Amino acid sequence: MNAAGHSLNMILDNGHWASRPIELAFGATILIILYTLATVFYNLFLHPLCRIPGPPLAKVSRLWARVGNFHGRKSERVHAAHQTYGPVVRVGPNEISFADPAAVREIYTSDVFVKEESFYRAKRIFHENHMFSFRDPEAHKQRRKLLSRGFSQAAMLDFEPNMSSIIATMLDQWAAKAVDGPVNAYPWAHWLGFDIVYNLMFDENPGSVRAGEPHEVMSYLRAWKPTFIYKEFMPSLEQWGPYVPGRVGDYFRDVQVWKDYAVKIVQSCREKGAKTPFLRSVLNGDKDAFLGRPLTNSELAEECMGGMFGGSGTTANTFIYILHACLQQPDIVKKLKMELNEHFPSAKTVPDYKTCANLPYLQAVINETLRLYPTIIATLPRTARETASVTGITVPKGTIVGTQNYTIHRNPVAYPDAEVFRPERWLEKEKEQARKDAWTPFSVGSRKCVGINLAQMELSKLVAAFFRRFDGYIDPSVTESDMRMYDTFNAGPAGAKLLIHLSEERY
Ligand code: HEM
Repeated sequence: MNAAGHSLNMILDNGHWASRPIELAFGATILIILYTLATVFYNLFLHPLCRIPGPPLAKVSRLWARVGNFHGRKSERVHAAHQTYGPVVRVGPNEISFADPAAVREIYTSDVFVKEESFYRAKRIFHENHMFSFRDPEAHKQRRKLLSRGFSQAAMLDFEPNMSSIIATMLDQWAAKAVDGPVNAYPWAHWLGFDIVYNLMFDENPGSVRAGEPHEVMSYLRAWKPTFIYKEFMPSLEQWGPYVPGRVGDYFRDVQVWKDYAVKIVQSCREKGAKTPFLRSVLNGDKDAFLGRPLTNSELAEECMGGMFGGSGTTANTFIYILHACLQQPDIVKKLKMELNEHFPSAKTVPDYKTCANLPYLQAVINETLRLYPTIIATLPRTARETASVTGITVPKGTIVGTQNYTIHRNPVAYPDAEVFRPERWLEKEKEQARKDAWTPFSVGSRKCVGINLAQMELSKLVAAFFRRFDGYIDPSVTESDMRMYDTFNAGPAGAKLLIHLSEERY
């Protein structure tokens, strides 16, 4: 008998194994090796996706994508794989990425595909689902129905004066600080995004921009990102995370503090009768039709936390990329300023949204930034509930599928010279439909961004207010690697800084 057979015999033998730890370890190792080899063989040659091209490591292990995640480069990896292997690529043993814009609608507007479990379960914040993390379509539909009026266009127009006031405060601060040297726009943009979404939810300005420093909740909010990356690897950390010693546990403990804070503030809004549409209806007893009852403070707190995260970093990072892209191209700034000067006589008044929404060049700049620097950059994974077809490719039941904005937004048919930041392309008639199909920064279908009205209003007013008031240039110390989109689902500049020198317009 060979060594492996001997060891296996030992394992199955009648109890002698307990006194033979070396043989036991050897036998277990052999079993693991055999299992791994069998899995690799199956994934490469027998799996239903075995004919779909892709990097060999991706075909046999999810590690290929997850290592990319750890380095903030998953979307770059997937994009490179598309360039090598074509429009349909196997990016995990059971996962396909599509590069064709037609796949976006086929996947994200179909009832056949639901949010993928391990990815979205990890996005629960603290022990509850929220609008973003729900997988059950009916539970999600009813939650979204309950909350979406808080993000409607009418609600946003009601909220606009508060938004203008926060924007004006930030730009006043920048004007004052600019005399001492460059302003680091990055943290300010994040404070502003946070203050706006917090104000919208809780009817109270948390004052980060006024104080020129982050509100305490922002540090808890930052802690959530590492927790969801860890939870994707090890889902049980959702329960055990807060008890883990050291830095990893600190992240989970911070999220717990954040949840306690959010529950308290929801309770206090309930007591004082918050006026904003986001909380008013839910606190007045409107029911979640799926649950058949109003939301508890804990459920509502989780929704607010999801909104704080989804609504602050996204707009902030987009604004940073707008500044970075435009301030390097004086021609773009010149055209933008011409349009703004024509419509807004005062340099210091924050422009109104209705006018901004109809300014073609301003909107072209924003669209082009969301295209080339999509803050939700990576695959939004979905699982097929039954066997289906995407762009003519058969997708067996249980397969994970997705598209990523990084690739869709670089589609060579819709966007010739896709790597070039060129707002003018949005003003051209040629390829209009192709551009429309290949521009999905907010996703599409029933799970598309619920905060789109807020995001568009915030970006329009902020960009208009900034360029109407300031001239500027980027400090030479800011490098391309500082600005690399570091992709951990919500992508932002790797260097977390953007130093700009500012001078004010007189009128
Ligand atoms: C530039 C800004 C923004 C971009 C590019 C963006 C993008 C997206 C995308 C692509 C999704 C779909 C994610 C998925 O399917 O996994 C999404 C969902 C969502 N976004 Fe945004 N977002 C932005 C701003 C906001 C704002 C301001 C809020 C407001 C609080 C917000 C709240 C949400 C929520 C709650 C969802 C989940 C919707 C659902 O599943 O029904 N987002 N967003």
